[in-house]
Amino acid sequence: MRVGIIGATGYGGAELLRLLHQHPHVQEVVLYTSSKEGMNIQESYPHVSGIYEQNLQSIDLTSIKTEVDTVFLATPPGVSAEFSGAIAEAGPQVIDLSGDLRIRDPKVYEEWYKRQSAPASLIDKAVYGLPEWNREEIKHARIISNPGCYPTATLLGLAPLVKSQLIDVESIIIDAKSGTSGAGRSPSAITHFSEMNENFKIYQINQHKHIPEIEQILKEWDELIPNVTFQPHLVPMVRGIMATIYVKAKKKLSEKELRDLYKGMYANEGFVRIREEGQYPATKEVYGSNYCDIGLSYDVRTGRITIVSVIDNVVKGASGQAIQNFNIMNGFEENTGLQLVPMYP
Ligand SMILES: NC(=O)C1=CN([C@@H]2O[C@H](COP(=O)(O)OP(=O)(O)OC[C@H]3O[C@@H](n4cnc5c(N)ncnc54)[C@H](OP(=O)(O)O)[C@@H]3O)[C@@H](O)[C@H]2O)C=CC1
Ligand SMILES: CC(=O)N[C@@H](CCC(=O)OP(=O)(O)O)C(=O)O
Repeated sequence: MRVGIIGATGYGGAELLRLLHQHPHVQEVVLYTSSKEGMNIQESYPHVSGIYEQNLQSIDLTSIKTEVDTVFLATPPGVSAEFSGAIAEAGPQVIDLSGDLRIRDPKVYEEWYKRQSAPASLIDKAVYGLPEWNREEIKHARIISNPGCYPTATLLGLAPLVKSQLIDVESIIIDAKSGTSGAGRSPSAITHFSEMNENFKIYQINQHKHIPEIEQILKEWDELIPNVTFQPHLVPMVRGIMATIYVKAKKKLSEKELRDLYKGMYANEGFVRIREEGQYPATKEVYGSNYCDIGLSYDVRTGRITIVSVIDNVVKGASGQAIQNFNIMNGFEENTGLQLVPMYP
């Protein structure tokens, strides 16, 4: 297949380049830019020298529709709202890594993103691309809204307990930590080296744009779920997210019952790995891979369950999951091009 990337010079784009290079069904990758027309991709990313040789092209719908079968948008908010509908109408599939099409209610999007929403008619056409829980819809989608990085770790961690209604719905607290690549490639006063080295920060307290995304999906799974507490933190590392999630169990559970529930629900999911009793995942154990690793504990003293869910934010949290969706949409084996052993140490 021929695929296009809009936003190839960003971090999501760079990870798409890495993963698509070894995808057996991708013969051609076309790179589009909003600001660097004619520049060779190697000028932006010397690490792809000798692998990708091409120049960046301007974003032109007439050529996109004849040049590629699928377009990945690894672009900031607002771009997908502008282009996805027109691209999909012209023919190519669209996989949008941004948050533009994730929130169903335009008013909620506008409240949290502080910008105008995409039209409701476009949002209605987009399918939320969390394959483990939405595979059937993804198979028939023309436009995929790829989940946010924090929601991916959080939702995969919470799904078995929420879906089996084993927790006190009022009790959900999500404490999430991310490496700085989650903020993208553009320099920022919050994430540059001297701000983040030897530092650990909480940010956007009770205001993060992933809160409505997490709530929307949890409420689809169980309408009784109220609003949740979610706080993101920045950690001095490049890749990785750890979501540590605290919930109160409705009844006493043994460690074995808890683990069996997760192992049962994820039995056929190649990218979700459940740790054994007493083992908890670290971000390095999924580094560079499409895995989501989950550790669990039930505290008999408090009746609380702790769920530890880790992903690589640029792989399972963005470009890897986007390719997983691409595989499902096109009838390829879901792990095609994604059989990556985490890089360790
Ligand atoms: N980094 C991560 O871990 C994750 C990122 N995401 C989301 O994926 C998207 C991309 O993120 P990331 O790669 O980190 O971001 P970056 O800031 O690193 O890159 C974004 C790219 O978008 C392009 N761009 C900027 N403005 C426009 C425009 N007006 N029209 C078209 N293209 C534009 C730029 O390329 P050029 O100037 O060449 O056009 C730029 O390189 C974002 O929405 C982000 O929130 C989602 C999950 C995780
Ligand atoms: C560390 C960091 O800054 N992370 C980003 C999340 C990246 C992401 O998933 O953003 P989208 O929802 O736009 O896809 C943030 O907190 O905004």
